[in-house]
Formats: sequence, C-alpha cells, structure tokens
Amino acid sequence: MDPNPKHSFVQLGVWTVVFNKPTLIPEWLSNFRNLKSKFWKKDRTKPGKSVFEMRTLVYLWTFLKEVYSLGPLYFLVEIFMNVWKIASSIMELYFTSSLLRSVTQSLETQQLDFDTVAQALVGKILLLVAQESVSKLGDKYKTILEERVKYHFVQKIMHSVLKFDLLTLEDPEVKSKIDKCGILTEPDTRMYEAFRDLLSTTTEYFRIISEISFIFHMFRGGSGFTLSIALALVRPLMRVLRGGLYNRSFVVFCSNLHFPRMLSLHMLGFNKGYREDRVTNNLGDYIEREFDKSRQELGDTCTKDYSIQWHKNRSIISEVFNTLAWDCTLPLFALRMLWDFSSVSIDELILTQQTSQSVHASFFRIIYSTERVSSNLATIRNTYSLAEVENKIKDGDLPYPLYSEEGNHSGAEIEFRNVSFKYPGTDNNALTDVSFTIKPGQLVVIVGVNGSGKSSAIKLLTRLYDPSSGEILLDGRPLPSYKLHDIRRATAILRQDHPVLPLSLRENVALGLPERNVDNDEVQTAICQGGADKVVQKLKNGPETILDPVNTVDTNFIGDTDEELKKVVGDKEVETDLSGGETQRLSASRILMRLMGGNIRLLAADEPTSALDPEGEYELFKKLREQSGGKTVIFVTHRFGHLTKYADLILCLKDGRLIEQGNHEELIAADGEYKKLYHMQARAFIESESE
Ligand SMILES: Nc1ncnc2c1ncn2[C@@H]1O[C@H](COP(=O)(O)OP(=O)(O)OP(=O)(O)O)[C@@H](O)[C@H]1O
Repeated sequence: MDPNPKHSFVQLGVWTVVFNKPTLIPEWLSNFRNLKSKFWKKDRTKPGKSVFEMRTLVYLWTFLKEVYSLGPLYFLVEIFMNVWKIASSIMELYFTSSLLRSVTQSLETQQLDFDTVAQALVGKILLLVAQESVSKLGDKYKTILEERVKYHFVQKIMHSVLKFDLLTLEDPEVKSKIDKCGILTEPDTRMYEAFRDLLSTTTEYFRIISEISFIFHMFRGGSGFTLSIALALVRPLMRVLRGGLYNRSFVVFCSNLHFPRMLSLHMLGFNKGYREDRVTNNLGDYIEREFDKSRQELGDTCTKDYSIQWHKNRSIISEVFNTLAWDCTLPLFALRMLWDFSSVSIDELILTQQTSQSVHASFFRIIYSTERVSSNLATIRNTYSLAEVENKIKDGDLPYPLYSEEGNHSGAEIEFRNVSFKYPGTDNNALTDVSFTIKPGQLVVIVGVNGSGKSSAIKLLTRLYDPSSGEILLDGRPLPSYKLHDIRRATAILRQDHPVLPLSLRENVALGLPERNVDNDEVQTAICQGGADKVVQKLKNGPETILDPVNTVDTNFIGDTDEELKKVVGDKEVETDLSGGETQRLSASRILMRLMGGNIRLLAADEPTSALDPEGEYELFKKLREQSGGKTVIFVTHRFGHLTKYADLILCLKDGRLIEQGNHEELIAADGEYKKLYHMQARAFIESESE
C-alpha cells in the first residue's frame, strides 16, 4: 500500500492499523460533526452552503410514534424509568451528602446528632430499595416493549427487502442499507436499542444539568462547586483526548503473511468441508509440516486481537496520568493542605470526592451515549429509507396473460429482437445482437459451450435483468409492459443449483405453488414424478423432516456422567445431507408441482440435471415434457442428444452470439457448430454410459 501522508500507521504484532493523522480537534468531537451531517446536507446549488434536511426528523418522529403505538403503557413506563433515573440520582446525591455531613459533623464535634444521621440513613436505604424495585419492574416491561419493537421492525424490513428484485439487491447502496439494519443472520434488536439509546442520551443530558444545579446549590456556588466539577471532568476529558481505538475510523490488516497461511492450514485441518479431501489425499502430514513452518516463521510475533494489543501499546506517561485521573481528589486536597493547612476541612474533602465521582459517572455516560446517537439515527434512517427504495426493474401495467382465452394454446410466444446484454459492472457482453422467435407451445433446446450465454438468455426471460439494448417481446408485446408478478407466476424456471430450503421436505416441494395451500396427495405426486420419493423413504420423519434446520441447540457436556443429558439432544436439529442429485430431484419435484397446479405458460430448465446420471436425466426430461402439455418449453443442457430429436427449434450460442438456429436435421445438414457439439456430447454420453 502506498503511504498516504494523511495516514498514521501503528504496528501491533501481526496487525497494521491505519488511521487518519490526529487533528487538532479530538476525533471524539467528530461525533458532533457526524450528528450534524444527519440533519444538514450540502446544498448542491450553492457551493459551501448547507441545507437543513427534514427527512431525519420526519423519520425520527415516525419512529417514536410507531414505538408508542406498539405499547403506549410500556412506552410511558420507559419514559418514567428515565425520569426516575434523574430523580433518583439527585435523591442519592442528597441523602449521601446529608449522611456524610451529619456523620462528619458528629465526628468533629464528638456529639451525635441522632435524628439527622438516622433520617439520612433511612432515606438512603429506602432509596436503595426503591431503586432496585423500580429497576426490576422496569426490566419486566422493558422486555415486552423490546420484543414488540424488535419483531415489528424485523417485519417492516422484511416487507421492504422481500419486494426487491435481484438487480436492486445487488446494488451496493441497497446492500449496505440492508447490512446496516443488521438482520441478515437473525432478528436483531438494533431498532429497540436505537430507541433506548436516544431516550437515555436525552436523560443523561437532563441528569447532568440537574446534578450540576444540585451541587451548585449544595456548595452555594463557592469554590467547592468549581473544584467538584473540574475533578469530575478530568477522567472523561482524558478519555476524549486519548481517543480509544473505536473512536476513530481505521483499517486494520494482517501484514505478516505467515499468520493468514497458518489460519488457512488450520481451517484445512479442522473444517468439516475439507474432511474428505484431507483424508483421501493424505493431506495430514503436509498440513502439520506447513503449519509448523509458518509457526517457526512467525516466531514470537503477537497474533492476539489488535484491539487487545492497542491498549497494551500505550505509553507509561499516558497510563500514569490516566490512573491518577481516577482519583485525584485526595492528592489535590493533600497539596492544598501542604500549601495552607487551614483551608481544608474533612467535610469538604468527602463531599467533593463524592459529588465529583457521581458527576464523573454522568459525564462518561454522556460520552458513550453521544457516540451512539449518530449511528442510532443512521439505523432509523436506513430502516425507513429502505421502504422508499424503488426496484431497478420497473414494473409494467398489463396483466399476463392478457386474455385468458387467448387463442387455443397455453404456451407463451417469445421474440428476442437484436438483444444485447451486459451484466451490471462488467465490460463484456454476455449476449450480443441475439434475435429469434419461439412460437407458442414449441420445445426449444439452447446449446453452446460454457459461457456462451445460455443462462443469461433465460434470466432475461423472467426479467431478472433487462437487455442493455434490443427488445424482448412476450405474446407480441414488450416484456416490460407486463406486471412482473404475473410474468413470474406464469413461468417455471428450473436451475441446476437450487439450494435446499431450511423448511420441511414437504414445503420444499409445495412451494412450487406458494399462492395456494396444496394437499398432501398433490405433494406426494410431485415428489414421485420428480424422483424424490427415494429421499423421503430415507428420512425418519418422512416429508415432514426439516432438511437444513436452524441450529438452536447448545450443549456443554463435562465428564462421563452426562449420558442421560446427552439423550435430551436426541435427534433434534439433525442435518440431512442430500447428494447433488437428490437435491436436484427435490427441485424438479417443486417445478413439477408448479406445472401441475399453476397457469404456467413457459417452462425453462437450465441444466437442472447436471448431477443426475444419464438415465435419471432422461427420465426427468421425459416427465417435464409430458407435464408441459402445450406450454412453451426451453431446455438448456450439455447432454442434449436425446432431446434435440423432439425439439421444434434449436438455438446454438457461441460467445454470446446466436450462430445457428433450426431443427436437428437442418443443423446437422448445416455441418457447423451444432453438429460439432452434437458429436462431442454424444461421445461423452457413450463414454459415461460405458464406464
Ligand atoms: N452474474 C454475472 N455477473 C457477471 N458476469 C456474468 C454473470 N453471470 C454470467 N456472467 C458472464 O456472462 C457470460 C455468459 O454466461 P452464462 O452463464 O450465460 O453462460 P452459459 O452458456 O449459461 O454457461 P454455462 O454452460 O457454463 O452455464 C460469461 O462470460 C459469464 O462469465
């Protein structure tokens, strides 16, 4: 990496941390700049000027209203809890200071003022009981609001995200918005935390104002007040000036290449995914040897987490000042005593110590919560702005099919007119100037070597992407003029790499028809047709088996005495490993379910049988052809010998261009690319059969 004059580098063991060189303004204060940027945006029309952005405020207001509507009582309890925090900290200051005063005065005068001491003591104990009770009660209500807010916003984000098309989901800005919502792996409480933090930040500012006013009143504005506040500020100020690692933007990378190599070898040695290769290729010795080599190269260089090393890297002076700052009241009073013995009283010392520590804690809370305000506002903004993101693929107005009684066929007519297509962010065309027409009900086979553009053509048909130029017509009208939902409802697409869904096997098949409840007989028929019945027979719970369950079981077994406990785990959340072929049969069953029940007008199967043996492949294509009944069918496969005989049209692609089209006889007679591919695949087919 080129050294950038604006950057500082710190080497921590194997890690290099890069951050901006410190500026005069501590980085912590940039939190306020960040906060400002949430409300003020640069005015594009007037350089150097900013305009107030209402959007953040509108989102914030909507957010608070929504949280309130989820549980007005719980919302008010949260507000009460925060007001209580302010009141109780003032009461605590009051009772503690009166207890201190009465105790020190009694000690100084050697005369017990029983009433005052007892009153302050009882007050302090009662306050403690009240604090604990309110906090317990608050926790109970808080949990309810937390769960409601969490799932409400998870559902809201789900609603926004699930309507996005592929192109929108691939957009880096949308990706980052979804990432920031933090719900990718599991439901997240980020929105509730944003609410709680915003409330507590407001509370902290009120609390500190109340505390300072109380202390001012207590010291009657004298020098004790100034001293108390100054002492309270020392440590928080140290923290702001020292700037922790997480108070600044930074990039960290491993600059010692032996460490990532060790990690790779470690993964190779222990990761489940490499188990088979490790054993069959005798990789054990190699892994051990190479791991040891990297270990030797690394020597004693520290590989611990960089954030742990960061703290250890601080200078002694900084550490001494920091420790001193924890409690400088006593040393300061000692100094004052050395200077002027009569100016110090024990009463003042204890009071200053006590009040400054209380305010000091409040200053810290303010620092922490202010740090989070802008990120909380960003979370709220992200969540609401996701709902405003428009799909990149524009929806059409026409229903599809336009006329249900259209003609006497149920297949789609497709025309590609000079279609060229480039994937977003790439320079090369995946398809170039492709033109062809598929008549309703035709069986079409697309052939071509790897990367010739076959799958891209299928993706354009369901508008996962739109052509970069040219036009696709469906039943004589431009494809974009139809409603997307209708186009997708009328097409059945079978690919080679459908994943197993983390649902029951039954649902994996029934989801071929997500818009209606299918009965068990229909599912069973689809399972048999797709050849997945053998998979079902293997499973303990039959079609109700969840194939790839979400893991919620956690265990901690110690010693031999836990056999009974181990039985509790039993067969919970057992993952069912399906072979590639079995997975493809499952996907085929889903598509057959779709063909059986839906008003499908186009079936496109894009190499759905790559993991099946030739016989299985032949059977599946036969079933698909039989079930297609008048629908337009497009098959993409490398082993097409048994199919092209039936094909009305064969499209032969090469490097994204359509180089030949016609039926089998015509293309064999043409003696071109198709003939070459046909003989090649036939040879491979015979070879694989004879193996
Ligand atoms: N998501 C993508 N982003 C960028 N480029 C892509 C993407 N998918 C495919 N391509 C590129 O587009 C071209 C056509 O790919 P396509 O998958 O359509 O070919 P194919 O004929 O179906 O290949 P195969 O027989 O291997 O499945 C290739 O050069 C490929 O690298």
